[in-house]
Amino acid sequence: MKVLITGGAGFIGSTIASAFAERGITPVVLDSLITGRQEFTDGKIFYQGDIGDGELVDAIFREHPEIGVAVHCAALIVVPDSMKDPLRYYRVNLGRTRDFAEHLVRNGCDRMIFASTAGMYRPEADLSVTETSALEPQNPYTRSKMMAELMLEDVCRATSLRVVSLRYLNPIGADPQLRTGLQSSKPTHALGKMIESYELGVPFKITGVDWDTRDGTAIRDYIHVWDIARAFCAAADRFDAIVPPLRPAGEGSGYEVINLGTGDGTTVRELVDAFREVVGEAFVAEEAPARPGDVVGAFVRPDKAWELLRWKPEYTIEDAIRHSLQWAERRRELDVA
Ligand SMILES: O=c1ccn([C@@H]2O[C@H](COP(=O)(O)OP(=O)(O)O[C@H]3O[C@H](CO)[C@H](O)[C@H](O)[C@H]3O)[C@@H](O)[C@H]2O)c(=O)[nH]1
Repeated sequence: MKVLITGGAGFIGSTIASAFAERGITPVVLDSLITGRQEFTDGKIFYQGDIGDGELVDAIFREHPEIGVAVHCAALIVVPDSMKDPLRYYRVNLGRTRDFAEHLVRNGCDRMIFASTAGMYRPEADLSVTETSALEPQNPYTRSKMMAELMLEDVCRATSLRVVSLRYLNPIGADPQLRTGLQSSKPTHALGKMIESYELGVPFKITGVDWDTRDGTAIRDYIHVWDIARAFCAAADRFDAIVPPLRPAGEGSGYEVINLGTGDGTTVRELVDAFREVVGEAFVAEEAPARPGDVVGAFVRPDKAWELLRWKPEYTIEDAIRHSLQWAERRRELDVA
């Protein structure tokens, strides 16, 4: 079997591609390279182009009729950018997903695994989210993902397409074999800023220390990107059991949501402690005001992922930090080469 991976030259898509390849399932990568990196496709079957390009998608299915499942990662993902340019986010994340779904249906591909976000939930009082938590997306990025999911659910009800949507929060780490990782050399997320501070020998700023959490700092569900990739592979393995192809009339929509997470999350101070554990005591952090628009955050209860995918995270936060540090080094070598 082959798997078509949109956004397969990006951080998460490229890791998923490697994980499938290791299981003997050949990835076919479709990526525009607007944010993806060409090197991440080295040695893989690769098509450069847009997921909305029907002729290209038809050609891919003609040339690779063994494709049994499409993993749809291609998307714009930066929350502040989505607030500045919502039209672009809806065009790409919603409009192109509509087009891509149509191309899948036309080509008889009836399985899609959709890379989605647990950022669309309203957290419960204890800051946990489950698949039954209310949906309350707070910005155009998470709203575009939610709308794409609602649309896909409608398409599943009316066509042969079936979708498993995997929702997760903050991916960190890198491919443990360092084939791929985060593209950006200047990441603005917490771990990226920690690595930057560590390399420059300046204190890391903990932005926000007055949140209602166990230590006053914001909570996130950081999850190792290889664990995410393993979940996509598990979803492909078990796809037909999760959403059966032949459903009795009126039973099920052919659409299933599964959250991926650690079950307790990590606060910024805990992330700092883990970072120190990896690099040594000399790493210094200082308190600073919260960033504009920051939120207290949430963590994901992964019970359904265990039940349906037999999946739970295997890497620790320290592993993810170690891999991110190694990747930062490797990325510099790639840039120089
Ligand atoms: O230098 C920093 C950077 C971040 N933080 C804090 O760390 C927490 C997590 O921040 P991140 O930026 O790592 O994660 P967010 O969930 O806030 O948002 C990020 O991750 C999202 C993906 O889940 C989107 O990609 C989004 O655009 C991106 O900003 C926040 O409380 C933030 O204030 C610091 O203390 N110091």
